This record gives sequence, structure tokens and C-alpha cells, in this order.
Amino acid sequence: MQTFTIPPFNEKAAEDARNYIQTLTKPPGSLGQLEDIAVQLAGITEVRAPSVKKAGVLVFAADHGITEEGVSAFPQSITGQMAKNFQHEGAAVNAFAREKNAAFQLIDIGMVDDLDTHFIGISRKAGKGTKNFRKEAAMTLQQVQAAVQIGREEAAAFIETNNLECLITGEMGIGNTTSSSAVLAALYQVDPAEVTGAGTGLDDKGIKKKEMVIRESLEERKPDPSDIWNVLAEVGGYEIAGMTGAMLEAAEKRIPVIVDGFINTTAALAAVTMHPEIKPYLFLGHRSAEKGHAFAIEKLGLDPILELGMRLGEGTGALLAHSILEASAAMIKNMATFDDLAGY
Ligand SMILES: Cc1cc2ncn([C@H]3O[C@H](COP(=O)(O)O)[C@@H](O)[C@H]3O)c2cc1C
Ligand SMILES: O=C(O)c1cccnc1
Repeated sequence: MQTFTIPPFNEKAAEDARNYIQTLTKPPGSLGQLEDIAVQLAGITEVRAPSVKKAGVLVFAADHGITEEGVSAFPQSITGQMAKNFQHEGAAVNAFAREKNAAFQLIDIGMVDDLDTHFIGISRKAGKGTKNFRKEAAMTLQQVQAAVQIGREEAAAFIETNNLECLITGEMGIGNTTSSSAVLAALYQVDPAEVTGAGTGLDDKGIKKKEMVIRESLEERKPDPSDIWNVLAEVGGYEIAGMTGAMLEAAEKRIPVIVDGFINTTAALAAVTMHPEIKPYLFLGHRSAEKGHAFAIEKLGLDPILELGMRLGEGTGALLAHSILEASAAMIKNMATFDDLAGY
């Protein structure tokens, strides 16, 4: 089992930033959540006014055997097609990344299809799609460990190559909302109905069926709620484990992480379960419209930065929220203090 050494959040640097913000030329507290973000960034980076400009999105793509049970509004083959779309930089996350000058990388961590070798993207399969967890464990423990390790290594390389100051993980994998709901239901011992939603667009009948598939699978698989590795092996996904490893790696390097929607938050909860010390390194980019996200957000205990009715994944909501982190950093770096004002 991999262990990560996450350095302690620097409370003193955070306190210093909190006090400094009090001296800025505005009514105390008037920039709301932006002030809290700036304080958190100082504690993460140990710098009062850090730059977070250089952001990057690392998208992990993988397939899910559970799609055989008819739990997604889209067929499994869309994962591979969308991977090619990412390679041609035509997906929503690419459109936003280009606009914001953010770095982008795609990792095939467990797709059935292969990437096109002529374009961006790295092939590092820990398997060729998970097994159908209604019938057998999604992955072996070794495969989960491999996926976490791949996430860790690829995040380290991505951060270093692009000198990143902020990491966003994203995912693509038809069926991965079913896997995420199953992970949450298993980990927190709740009925799947509490954490299961429409995903890409199931109707009410489809959602009921999805809940039933998860319920029956959990009765069959019996993941051990006290063992996150076992939960991930039984009902998780390669891209979920990859994102978990990537988030933990960023925290090891004192790089802030912006968590995206439902699947991403599930990966973040897996990371927090493994290493609770990661928590202060995480920001929650947005509140997804996916039903189970409210439950996951409550478990994570973070305030979403944006609420735009989005339910896409890919890292899109987190990437948009990065602009708010930049605004927080600009506030503490560029604003005058009341002392400055006295000298004008
Ligand atoms: C064209 C397309 C692009 C996407 N980009 C992200 N997702 C999102 O939808 C999938 C999860 O939903 P479900 O569990 O219902 O299959 C994931 O791939 C997620 O990233 C997409 C889905 C589709 C169809
Ligand atoms: O919130 C998400 O990340 C999400 C929701 C539905 C489908 N895909 C992703």
C-alpha cells in the first residue's frame, strides 16, 4: 500500500495572511470566500501572496464493466471516442483550458480502446476496463495500487514539466457515476438511493434501475467500509484511483488542488480517507447538479466555490473555479493597505 508524506498545513502562514487581509482597503470580510481562499493558499504554500496562475488539468480516462448492466444513458464506446476528442482538444475542458492558458494532459489509465499515438495523451493502462462489479470485483488490489501509483507519477511529471502552481484532476469514463455512487454507499454505509443520480441523463426509471444494480452489487461484493483500498477494488474505477493518487501527490508538493464534481469528489474522499492530512490542500471547485454530490460535499466538508448547474466532469467546474483562486491571489498581492492610503 502506498503511503504519502503530506507536509503539515502552515497555520502560522495562514494566520499571517488572515491578519494582513484585515489591513487591506476594504471593509473586513467584504470579499467573503475570496478571503478564506487566500488564507488557505498561504497555509498551503507558506507564502503570503503566492501565484496560482499556472494551472493544469490532468484527465484520467477508463472504462467500466458495470456499463453492461445498462446504468448509463450513453454506451461504453463513448469513453474511447471522447478520449480522441480530448486528444484533438475538442472537449469542453479543452475549450476552457485553451481560453485560460491552462496546461492539459490525458492519461489512458484503463480504457478498453487505445489512444491515437499521433496526438497528445499518455498510455498507462492499469487494466483494460474494470470488470462488471455486479458479477465480480471491479479490480484486484494490485490494480488499484497500480492506478494510484500511476496517478501519483503522472501528476508529479505533469507538475514538474509545466511548473504548475495548481492541480486539477479530471475524468472520462462512461459508467463512472455508478462506480462513484457505489464507492460512497459502501464507504459511508448508506442506501444507494441517497447517492445515486442521473449521470449523463437517465430518466427516473433508469435511476431506479441504477440504484438497484448498485444495491445488489454491494450485497454481493460486501466491500469492507473500513478499508478504502478494498472498496475501490470491489466497486471503484481506474480513473477514480488515478485521481486519488494525483491529488495526494500534489499535496505532498504543497500544490493546491481544486476538486471538480461528483466523481472527482469521490476520489477526493478516497484520498481523505487514506490521508486525512490532505484536507487543507483541497478546494471544492463547484457544486454539481448530480444528485449524490450534495452527500459527498457534506462528507468532504468544503464550501463549493461555484454553482452553475453543471454536471459534466472532465475537470470543467474546477478549472472555472481556478479563476476565483487567481482573484484571491490578486487581492492579497495587489491591494493597497490603509497604511499605504495614509501616504497618498
Ligand atoms: C459525450 C460525453 C462527454 C462527457 N464528458 C464527461 N462525461 C461524464 O459522463 C460520464 C459519467 O456519466 P455516466 O455514469 O452516466 O456514464 C463520465 O465520462 C463523465 O466524465 C461525459 C459524458 C458524455 C456522454
Ligand atoms: O459531477 C460530475 O462530475 C458528473 C456528473 C454527471 C456526469 N458526469 C460527471
